[in-house]
Amino acid sequence: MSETKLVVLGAAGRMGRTLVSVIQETEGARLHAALEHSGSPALGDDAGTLAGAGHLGVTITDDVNTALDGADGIIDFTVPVASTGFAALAAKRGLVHVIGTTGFSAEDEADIAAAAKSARIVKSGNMSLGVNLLAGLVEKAARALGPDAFDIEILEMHHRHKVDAPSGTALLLGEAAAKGRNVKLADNSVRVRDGHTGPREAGAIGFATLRGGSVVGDHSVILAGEGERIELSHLAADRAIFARGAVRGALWAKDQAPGLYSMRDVLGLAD
Ligand SMILES: NC(=O)C1=CN([C@@H]2O[C@H](COP(=O)(O)OP(=O)(O)OC[C@H]3O[C@@H](n4cnc5c(N)ncnc54)[C@H](OP(=O)(O)O)[C@@H]3O)[C@@H](O)[C@H]2O)C=CC1
Ligand SMILES: O=C(O)C1=N[C@H](C(=O)O)C[C@H](O)C1
Repeated sequence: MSETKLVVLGAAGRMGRTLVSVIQETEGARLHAALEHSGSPALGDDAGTLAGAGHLGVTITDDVNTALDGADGIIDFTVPVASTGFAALAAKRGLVHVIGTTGFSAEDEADIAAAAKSARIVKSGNMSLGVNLLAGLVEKAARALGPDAFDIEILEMHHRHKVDAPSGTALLLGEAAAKGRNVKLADNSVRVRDGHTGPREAGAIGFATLRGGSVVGDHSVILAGEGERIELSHLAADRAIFARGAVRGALWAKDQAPGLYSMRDVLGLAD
């Protein structure tokens, strides 16, 4: 079987460097190219050396066309403006595009859905097996408990460098809770509380965000009733869990028809 040739976008970032290492360790996958934006101080560096994976002979470049020539897929943990642009490029070239980036606007989401008519896109706010399993448990719990007796609050903590809030994972878990309750998250979420807020709105799905230190990613879904509370949590200790999921997604998507897929599709956890 031929190897799947993958391009890492944002190769000098926290996730980009982890991906370079994980691709190196994954049978059936090969690092084809490593991209960064023009002006990145990492241009010209060896992607493997930067990642601590040893010299790989793959130089970090901003030459997009050369990088994508001959590639099977792009793995992208960057920023929304880069991911929407690369989704359009993946569509043009019929490539797999794995999107781990978070913090998209509704317009960005629409652009990605449009690109998925021609590209095979796997997109998830969290690529780990644990969080995707947790989402199924949250959906079940929300369905079983209903909106009246139990309130749902989602608490997340990440490292001090994270730029978007709530996290993509918190929103993914909120969507799962809303699905369990058969409501739309957008109509029921409370993303910020400050000052004299009044009592909690019935049926709300609340979000709380903590930032600090080097925390990789902690999430808890709290179902709070009268006199009892259930907490469903996931704690990420190593970014490799996200990178392994993303590479698995890329290998899986290679054999799929164009479309927009989630990690729950990749892992066979979708209903
Ligand atoms: N879905 C999931 O499982 C996970 C998602 N994430 C998400 O992934 C994203 C990246 O996270 P993280 O690695 O921590 O962030 P980093 O800031 O460490 O990495 C992002 C990298 O992308 C680079 N970049 C910025 N713009 C472009 C561009 N136009 N083209 C190519 N590269 C570009 C940045 O360069 P520079 O620094 O020079 O600007 C940086 O090297 C975030 O949205 C985060 O929430 C993170 C972990 C797991
Ligand atoms: O920025 C991060 O680091 C992470 N981002 C993702 C998110 O927004 O949920 C996934 C993970 O929690 C780490």
